[in-house]
Amino acid sequence: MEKFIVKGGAKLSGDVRISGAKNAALPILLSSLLADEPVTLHNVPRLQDVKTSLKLLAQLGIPHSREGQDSYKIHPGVKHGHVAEYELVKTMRASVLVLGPLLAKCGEAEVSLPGGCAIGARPVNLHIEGLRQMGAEISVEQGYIKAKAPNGLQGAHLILDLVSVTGTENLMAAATLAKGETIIENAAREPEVVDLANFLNTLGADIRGAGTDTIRIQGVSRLHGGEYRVMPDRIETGTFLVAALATGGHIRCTHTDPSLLDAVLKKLSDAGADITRGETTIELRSTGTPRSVNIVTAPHPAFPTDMQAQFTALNAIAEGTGWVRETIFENRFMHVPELKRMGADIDLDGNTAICRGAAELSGAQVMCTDLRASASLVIAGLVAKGETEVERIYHIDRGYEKIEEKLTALGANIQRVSM
Ligand SMILES: CC(=O)N[C@H]1[C@@H](OP(=O)(O)OP(=O)(O)OC[C@H]2O[C@@H](n3ccc(=O)[nH]c3=O)[C@H](O)[C@@H]2O)O[C@H](CO)[C@@H](O)[C@@H]1O
Ligand SMILES: C=C(OP(=O)(O)O)C(=O)O
Repeated sequence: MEKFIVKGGAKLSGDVRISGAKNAALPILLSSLLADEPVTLHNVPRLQDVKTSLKLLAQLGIPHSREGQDSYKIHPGVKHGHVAEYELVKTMRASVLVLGPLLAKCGEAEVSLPGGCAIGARPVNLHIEGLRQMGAEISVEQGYIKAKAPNGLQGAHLILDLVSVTGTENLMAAATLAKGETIIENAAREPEVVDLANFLNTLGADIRGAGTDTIRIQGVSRLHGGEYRVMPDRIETGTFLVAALATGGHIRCTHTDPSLLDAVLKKLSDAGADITRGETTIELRSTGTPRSVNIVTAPHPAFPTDMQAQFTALNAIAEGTGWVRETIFENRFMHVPELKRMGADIDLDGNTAICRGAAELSGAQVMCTDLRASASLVIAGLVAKGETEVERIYHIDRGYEKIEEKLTALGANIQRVSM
């Protein structure tokens, strides 16, 4: 087990290179099994979840080779296995994204139900219902989704009850090899959905409308190989920007895309940051003590749930009272009791955290409960007086590439130590 020791007080300053997006890389890696020929992916972040995805592909009989620092070649071939086992799936919810591709390509799939996690129940009923409408026979037995479509999937008109990012991705990927046209209405508009669509189109898929709430997919008979560069991580970008503002710093995120972060940049400006957008850079300069902001999480293009915890930490030290309302997940406030241990003044009222700011945080032993909660504790540690020990950092390693090295290069005092 490892932990971070963070000594607060340093103002972040300098350039930080943003990695490829976890939430785009995982669906892209898992959908690459749809191709009959090798697929080369660039800008793949070096994360625990990427390792898990590669392991899952290997279990299906799909090997990969490393092609340099952040590139991988996946070799799916025409035939491979169709079972995704619990032991891997339980460690990464995104594993369920093999369901649609496997069913479309192999005519059958057995994928362990991912189950809930610290932030909520995270059901997959919309994925299952959509695939049924496309002609699949699906049952849930002994914790596995067992799906069959011996004669292939059929195009269908799908209207999703809720905006679901992984649901849209699973169904869109499955539809690439279905017979005829599939229309997905009330589709998620997240940039990662667009990245997956662009990737699949590179392999010969025919997907239009990704990024809007109606996606049309004309099925094709096969997908060929290809090469693709994963989009930058908008949540990693936002996390570094919040850390910079919280510490009163001045940083520039490079290799990113400001157009992916409109809602987040707006809130950072409201909080008092001076933001300069370049083509692939975002510069943030603090202009004094940050001001509290009110936030409601909602599907893209509204404020992302994956940035909620980081802004809760920012509100804890900002001037004034701000509230944070979480509308996507039923239990995404596990960071609040930990922040309170550091002196934050936050009350929870249902799905809303009311943060009375200007807290003088002090270092404490705190525990990560999920990925973005972990990021909020690191941010709090960077600001707190004294030393913060952040435990269970395997959560943070799922989704942030070398976060302590990137923070250290910006002047932070953070160390990874074995317990
Ligand atoms: C809309 C949204 O912001 N989705 C976030 C969600 O994606 P993720 O794909 O994990 O979650 P979904 O978008 O599928 O879920 C959105 C909502 O729909 C519900 N639901 C989903 C699928 C289903 O079959 N049945 C069902 O009821 C969920 O419980 C949730 O309340 O978590 C990711 C990781 O934190 C974020 O990057 C995504 O931005
Ligand atoms: C919760 C997250 O990811 P996952 O859906 O993989 O758990 C996240 O990216 O914030």
